[in-house]
Amino acid sequence: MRAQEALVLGTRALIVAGIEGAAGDARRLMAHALGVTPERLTMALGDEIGATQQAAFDAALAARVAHQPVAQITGRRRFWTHEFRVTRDTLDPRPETELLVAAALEEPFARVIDLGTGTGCILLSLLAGMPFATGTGTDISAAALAVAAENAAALGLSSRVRLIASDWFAQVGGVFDLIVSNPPYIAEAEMAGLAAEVRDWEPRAALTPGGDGLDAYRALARGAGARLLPGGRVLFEIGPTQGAAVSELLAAQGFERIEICRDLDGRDRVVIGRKPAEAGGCGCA
Ligand SMILES: C[S@@+](CC[C@H](N)C(=O)[O-])C[C@H]1O[C@@H](n2cnc3c(N)ncnc32)[C@H](O)[C@@H]1O
Repeated sequence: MRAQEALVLGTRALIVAGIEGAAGDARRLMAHALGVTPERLTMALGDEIGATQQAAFDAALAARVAHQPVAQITGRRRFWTHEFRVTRDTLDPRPETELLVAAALEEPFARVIDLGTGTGCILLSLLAGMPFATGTGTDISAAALAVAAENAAALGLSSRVRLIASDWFAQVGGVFDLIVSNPPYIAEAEMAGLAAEVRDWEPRAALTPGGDGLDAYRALARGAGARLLPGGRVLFEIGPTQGAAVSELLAAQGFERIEICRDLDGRDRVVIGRKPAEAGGCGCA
């Protein structure tokens, strides 16, 4: 059978299973099974599909029918300017998180910390864009940190990266001029309503801190001032309804010039705050 025919059958199987975006997913899974990039797939579709490739495609389809996210099946996700390894131990990097990267790169920085780094997609994208900066990534998940280390090595960034297992700032030393985080922010009550791809396959610790969804911001806002140089910035990704609450948490800790950036859908997505440049002006330091 030609790969093209196998792709048609695979697409149909995903449609029947009710998978949204079946055609695009089937193409990505076929490219993965054939060992080609999605960009080169069209050229490969005219060839006969080998038994091993068909078995790989069938296994990938079965995983997708069970609602496993494509990035977990292929183990790869493109984010900002690079490809990142993704596993069941990491959040699949989301396109909206690129807004945080873009906003952070608007000003130079020398030392950045990314709390809850997961795959390292934010931290490594920032370091790739700021050649003389160094960075620290923390996570409570040792398995996620191992993936971040792999990604750092693959991007040739290991010498500029330090990875630490830590509950937010607990094990963190030193000071930074940029603090970033995309923490878990889904309220406990909203978990049941999530898509199966997220709820059943992504790490719970990456999705929710429990309760009202704001506990991670509370810990981060409390700890950020002491680890930030005067004039330094903090950027947090937020859920679309959390802008006011997270802004208040930062204001209560003495941060100033607080602003909220919207994503391409017009939804609040990133909160930015600054530690006052004058020593003693920030209640948190
Ligand atoms: C929403 S994911 C973000 C991952 C990655 N930064 C991204 O944007 O794709 C949140 C991350 O925070 C980590 N995390 C959860 N609780 C934590 C804690 N108490 N201390 C440090 N990291 C934590 C999770 O393991 C997960 O990797």
